[in-house]
Amino acid sequence: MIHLQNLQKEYIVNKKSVPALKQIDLTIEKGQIFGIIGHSGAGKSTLIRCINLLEEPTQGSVIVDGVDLTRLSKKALQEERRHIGMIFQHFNLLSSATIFENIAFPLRLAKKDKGEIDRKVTELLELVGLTEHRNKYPAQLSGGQKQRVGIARALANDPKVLLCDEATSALDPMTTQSILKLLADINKKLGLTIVLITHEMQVIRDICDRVAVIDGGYIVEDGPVAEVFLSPQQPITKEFVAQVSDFEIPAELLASYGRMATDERANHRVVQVSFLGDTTFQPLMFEVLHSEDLTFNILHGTISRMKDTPYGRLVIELQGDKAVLDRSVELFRERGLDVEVML
Ligand SMILES: Nc1ncnc2c1ncn2[C@@H]1O[C@H](COP(=O)(O)OP(=O)(O)OP(=O)(O)O)[C@@H](O)[C@H]1O
Repeated sequence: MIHLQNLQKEYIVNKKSVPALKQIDLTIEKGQIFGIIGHSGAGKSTLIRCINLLEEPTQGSVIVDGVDLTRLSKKALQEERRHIGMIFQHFNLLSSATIFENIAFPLRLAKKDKGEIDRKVTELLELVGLTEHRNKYPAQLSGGQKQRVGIARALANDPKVLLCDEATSALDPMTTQSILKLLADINKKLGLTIVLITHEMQVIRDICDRVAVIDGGYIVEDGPVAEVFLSPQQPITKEFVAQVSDFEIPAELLASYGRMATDERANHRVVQVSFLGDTTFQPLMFEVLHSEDLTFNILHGTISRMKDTPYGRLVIELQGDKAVLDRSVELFRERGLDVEVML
């Protein structure tokens, strides 16, 4: 659905070049919820704004549904943009217009007739759960409700793609959840492709199918959320994943490992074992622990969900003969578990 090819963007500030995006190659499939995560200044906003050419790339192509937007005339680009909706962190609503009029705005621009506007806005108000608020003004709504108006307005022209620019960053955790749920429902119901940028791994975990990590204008890692989440490769990705993991090796344990003599240390290990999908509910680990001559101590455990995929994570301390420890780790891996030796 979306192909970004060798995309580059540099801003010129005081006649000096400020590179913001470097050699971006990304493919986003139709119907996916695709997340882009990065720290402040990494290039997220620039990247998402290049997808509808609100920001013009310095080099490269932006192909949306088979059309290279960088090659279109101004008029043709305007037409193509109708198929790409966008929502913003601060909602960008017209404060002097009612909720109805805010949602009707893009339909009026597209010169739809009154009957059609009325029908469409009524349908959208129902979709986002704001039917009874149609005659209110934005100032009379909560942040979450304002974002619902933003979503309805973005969907008015039946777009193929919805771009979400930090759409939940100004909202509290509960409201964030309700907006993410609405986006996931819309994605399912309408088969809409959604691209979102965020600095919160929780948002990625809760609704995205795939994720790309952006750092210093480069995409440094990308893949299915479950894979990136359970087995992050780059230090920055590990940092983001740590945002949603509440485990740190206890200081006392670290200190006691530090005090151990080398041969005693060889008989101790702390491992983090991750389960994904159906394996989450199978006793794979305990089969190994039961059959090998070792003792174990559970330090931390979690079972949760990434969108529709269950996953589990267990941190255990193992004690036993070094050869038995090595073999047990191998046996975990043979059973398809992802194992990281932490200590
Ligand atoms: N209009 C602009 N003019 C000049 N430089 C810009 C402009 N917009 C962004 N930049 C620079 O481009 C780089 C990427 O900025 P961008 O806003 O895309 O990052 P971001 O990841 O979205 O950050 P944030 O989360 O803080 O919004 C930064 O170095 C920024 O200073």
